[in-house]
Amino acid sequence: MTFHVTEAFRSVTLGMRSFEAARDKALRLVGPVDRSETVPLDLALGRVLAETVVAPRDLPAFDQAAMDGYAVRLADVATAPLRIDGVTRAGDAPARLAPNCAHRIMTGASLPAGADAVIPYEQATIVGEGVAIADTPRSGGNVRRAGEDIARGQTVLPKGRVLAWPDIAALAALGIGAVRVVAPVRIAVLTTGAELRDAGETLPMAAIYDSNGPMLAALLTGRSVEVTKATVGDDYGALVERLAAAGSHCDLVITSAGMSSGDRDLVRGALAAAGGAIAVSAVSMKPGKPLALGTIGRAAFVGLPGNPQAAAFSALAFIRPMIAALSGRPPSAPIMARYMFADGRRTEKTELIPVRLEAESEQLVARRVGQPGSHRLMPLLAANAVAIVPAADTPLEDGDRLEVLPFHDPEFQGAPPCPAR
Ligand SMILES: Nc1nc2c(c(=O)[nH]1)N[C@H]1C(S)=C(S)[C@@H](COP(=O)(O)OP(=O)(O)OC[C@H]3O[C@@H](n4cnc5c(N)ncnc54)[C@H](O)[C@@H]3O)O[C@H]1N2
Ligand code: MOO
Repeated sequence: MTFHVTEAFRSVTLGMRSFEAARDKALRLVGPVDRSETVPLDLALGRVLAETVVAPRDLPAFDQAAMDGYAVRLADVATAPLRIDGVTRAGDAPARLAPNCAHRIMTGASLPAGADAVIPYEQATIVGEGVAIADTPRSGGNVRRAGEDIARGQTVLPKGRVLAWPDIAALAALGIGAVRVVAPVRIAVLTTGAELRDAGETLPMAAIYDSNGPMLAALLTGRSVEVTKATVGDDYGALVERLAAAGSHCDLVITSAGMSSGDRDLVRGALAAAGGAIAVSAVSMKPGKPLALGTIGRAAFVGLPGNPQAAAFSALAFIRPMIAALSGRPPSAPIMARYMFADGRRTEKTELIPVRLEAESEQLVARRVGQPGSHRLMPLLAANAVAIVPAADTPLEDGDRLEVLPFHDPEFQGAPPCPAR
């Protein structure tokens, strides 16, 4: 029996793009999803705002005391001691300050009408039924004015903001109990390969446990992302069906393996049969050369090579930025680090290298970790980032700066908490 390098694979490598051109193209395949939903504040953390939030009221909502003490009228202070005409605690209805009086007041309580400063207890002395004040206060002293923090009508949070804990605090303070956020980006991960078994299944000789499926689901999931995953084996018909179905209801369809020139590398053909199209058929990078980008139905398509490092690094470099764009987030600025593993080699392709990123002398330093080989998982356990070493005619030197992609990204960590019961 004779085997041939197929014409199909020749065309794959002919359509190869540079790493940079492929990254640009990946972002041009996606746009913000046009679905949104309203969620209660306790489920809003990490979600992306679908509309700008404008303050519906002033914060503080009313003039109030900033200290426990006495509310006074400045003009009256010289006539001290002042009679105490009452008390207002936080939550009490606003009072009115009687002439030549002081009014006991607690922090956060409404300032009585007519008062223009608050004297802390420490600066006042009780004299009989009244209170004497040592120094003349300044107008507005120890008073929080209505709207001084946030004014009604002011833009508080812009559309596209990823809601963090301070945002939740501001929304809650403004009495906003629910927000409109971008609906989760829907992602399908289809792992292909006859050799794959799930953990818990018995493993026949030459079979392997699927690690790319669980890895990609963990690497790509986030509060604004819904990942569904399925293993398709090497059944061409099933793959065509799954691709078409995922393309009709997802925003992004990702396959793992089956991208190269092996006898059972079915993904490219199945994508075409399902009505999809390839826009980038290979990328000049290592690992991950057989990566493909395209479209299927209404979704963008990414075909990841099967080797675990090729799949992981391509997901970090291409898919996470695509998800950010799909969820309406502005692109994040590149993170640069000092390269500390120069080996004098010229890099013909962009190389993606597992590194340990550490802050040293106020700068980030990246050091290579682990043995070479894109099938290995141990280097990923030791690393916390991947370094992008660009193709270059002259080798990089230790201390040169290059882009790194940290593994940990707060936008990609787990599902939202369960709502309170
Ligand atoms: N003649 C050539 N052979 C290969 C080339 C090439 O250019 N010419 N490229 C190599 C590169 S680079 C890579 S990467 C792989 C990519 O191949 P595929 O995308 O077709 O993936 P497979 O061959 O199906 O699998 C590769 C490797 O990964 C393992 N794998 C697959 N799925 C999973 C999974 N879900 N979990 C864990 N491991 C998985 C699979 O068993 C293989 O060991 O091709 C090279 N060959
Ligand atoms: O992408 Mo492959 O992992 O270079 O072997």
